[in-house]
Amino acid sequence: MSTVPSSAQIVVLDHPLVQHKLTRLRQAQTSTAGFRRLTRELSLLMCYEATRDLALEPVRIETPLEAMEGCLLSGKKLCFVSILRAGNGILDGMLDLVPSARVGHIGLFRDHDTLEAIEYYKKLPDDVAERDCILVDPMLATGHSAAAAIARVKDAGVRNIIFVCLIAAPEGIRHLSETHPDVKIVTCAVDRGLDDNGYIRPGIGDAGDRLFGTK
Ligand SMILES: O=P(O)(O)OC[C@H]1O[C@H](OP(=O)(O)OP(=O)(O)O)[C@H](O)[C@@H]1O
Ligand SMILES: O=c1cc[nH]c(=O)[nH]1
Ligand SMILES: [Mg+2]
Repeated sequence: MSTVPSSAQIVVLDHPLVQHKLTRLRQAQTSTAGFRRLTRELSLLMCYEATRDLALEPVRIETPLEAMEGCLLSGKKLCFVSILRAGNGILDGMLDLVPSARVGHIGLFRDHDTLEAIEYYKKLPDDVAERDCILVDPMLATGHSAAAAIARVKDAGVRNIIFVCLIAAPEGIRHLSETHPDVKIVTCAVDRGLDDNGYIRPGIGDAGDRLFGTK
């Protein structure tokens, strides 16, 4: 069984609400509508954690009663990058929390035989190099898709990257921490490992198919 390297930068959300919703999401009988709703809710909670270190700046404001020094997010804006297609299920909840974020898309699918990531689309904001990026995809399995998407974002000049997923396999965490040791992973669970077809066990099955009802 693959283990998680101790050097991996990983945050696992052990909050009871997260674990409850994740268990509902895993259940085979959860409907497409339920799966979407739970993914959106979990994404909001993951976004809360992934944005924990955003920079703040002091600002003088007036409450109805007196002046005070508050704090607002500093000018540097965020970019979310969705790894198509299942990443779009996560994107919705992230945008609920940070509606002003810019959005990039990278289209990747896994070759079913080799499990390598094949790119078919890429569109990032022109000024992405000036932004912090949060990459989103429900599943970190072999880690090939996440590593390829992160490489694309780094090619565009981005320095600060966080990867957010619902479920990570130890194999994927290992691959990401070897290829991109600077990237923090935020996830709701680290599962047992991959099966012979590269699916995460116990997992949630095929996230894209369950989100979009394609199987
Ligand atoms: O870590 P990996 O082994 O690369 O696997 C994870 C990838 O597999 C799934 O996408 P899939 O290729 O099924 O495409 P889809 O989102 O279009 O369903 C998932 O959404 C990840 O992108
Ligand atoms: O378990 C897995 C692995 C890759 N992609 C998925 O959607 N699910
Ligand atoms: Mg899929």
